Amino acid sequence: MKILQKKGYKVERPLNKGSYGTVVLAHRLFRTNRYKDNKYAIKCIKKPSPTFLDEVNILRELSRYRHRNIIHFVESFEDHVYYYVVLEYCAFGDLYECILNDDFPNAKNQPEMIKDIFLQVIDGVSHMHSLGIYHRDLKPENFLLSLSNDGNDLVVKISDFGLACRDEISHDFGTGSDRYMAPEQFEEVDDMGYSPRSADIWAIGICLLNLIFARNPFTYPNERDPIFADYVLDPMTLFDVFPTLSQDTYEVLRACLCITPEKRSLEKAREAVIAVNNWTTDGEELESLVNEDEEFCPSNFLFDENIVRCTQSDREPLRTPSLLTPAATTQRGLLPSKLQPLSDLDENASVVSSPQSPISLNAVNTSDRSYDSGLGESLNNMHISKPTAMPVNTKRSPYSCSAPAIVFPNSIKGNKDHLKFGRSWCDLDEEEEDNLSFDSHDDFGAPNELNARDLGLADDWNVLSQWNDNA
Ligand SMILES: Nc1ncnc2c1ncn2[C@@H]1O[C@H](COP(=O)(O)OP(=O)(O)OP(=O)(O)O)[C@@H](O)[C@H]1O
Repeated sequence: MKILQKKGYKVERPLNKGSYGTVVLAHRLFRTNRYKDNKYAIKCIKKPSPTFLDEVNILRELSRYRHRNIIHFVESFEDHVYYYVVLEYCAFGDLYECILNDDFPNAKNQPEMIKDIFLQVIDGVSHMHSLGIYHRDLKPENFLLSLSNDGNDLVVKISDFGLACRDEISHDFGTGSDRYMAPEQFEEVDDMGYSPRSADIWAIGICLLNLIFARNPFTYPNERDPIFADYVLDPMTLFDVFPTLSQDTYEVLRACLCITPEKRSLEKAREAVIAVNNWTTDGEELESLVNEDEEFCPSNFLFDENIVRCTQSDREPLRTPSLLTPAATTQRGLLPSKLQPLSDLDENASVVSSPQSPISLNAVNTSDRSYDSGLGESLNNMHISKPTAMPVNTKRSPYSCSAPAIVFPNSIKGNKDHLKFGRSWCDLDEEEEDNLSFDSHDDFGAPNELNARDLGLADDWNVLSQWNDNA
């Protein structure tokens, strides 16, 4: 605990909590010129951690070939309880929170902003891939937001390399976050493994839909999710799920969300993004009304204090989850073993509706259904019986409207112990939240108004309070 002080850092406040650690904001007691405001984010990972060494090695390499869209690594050290990873601090939090807080002027009014953000995402991912590094857990929570040195631009930084790998082919099925996993990454369909490179491209396609619609298309990429099942049969069903999806956006998705992994392409995605005029169809009407003076300007967004909120930990799902159905608890072996690569988003592929999959046979007209991709309400709407094999936690998720949540495991037991799951939105269950108790400690810099439920950080924060005791 004294190690932070010894290394010259003073903790100011907790920033957020992920599956593997708590992240705190700290400043250096002796100033360096490295970062102008002398602030750092320190990720504190409780020991033992199977991913720490890999994460730090990958961060080191990425920092050697520094790229503006990848988080910069400063140093790492450890004591007997924690590993500490010191990173550049991103003052504008993560993309998840910005989407959730509606911090961005929405897609229809500000197409240039979405374009700018998504092109930065593509740049960061391309750079990482050019170094043979694959992230495997790309999601809005892992895109941090910062300011350019001149203070004029919003800069996206890819972070959290805890599940990253260098394998061209991976056999770590189920690694990542369900809603962002590519179908071939979600579960083993053959012994060929999957390409983490292609899986990353799938994930950013989902992130794009998050950015535009603040919703997830699929609960998980398996035909047990009826929306995904329909998508496999005919990708144009996305127009039913997102009725205002523009053709321009669909062109970008064609490059990212192909069922056949080899057909996904960052380059094609980039070209399609550059060509986008409108992300949604309702933007078309508004376009003529938008005054030229009101065109997208990052600094307008950045310095409006009413709009920008920094990192918070009271995460809620972008979509309204009806039933959380984690991959690890859906008895992978019972799931349909092979996805039929019926209708990739490929120019050559037929988009003519194919016969419906068994799971969607009883589905009502897709245009009538809820946009929620969860299996709760939407299943009720569709008269599809809920799978009984799934273990259900009858406690309500703090974020769910009506459906019970399922406890989400961080890893899979048995011979899949090595598999790692990043938790995504709304995966924190009520019990965990209730267990948090927290006292604010203004004697070491934490504002009084912080509380456990707001922060979701209690246990670690209580420990953190001791770290500065000797400061
Ligand atoms: N450098 C940083 N600057 C500002 N905030 C940060 C920084 N690094 C992390 N955070 C905040 O902490 C959160 C958790 O960090 P991170 O994703 O690295 O942890 P994790 O335990 O690996 O999480 P998970 O695997 O669940 O995504 C981020 O979503 C972000 O809100």
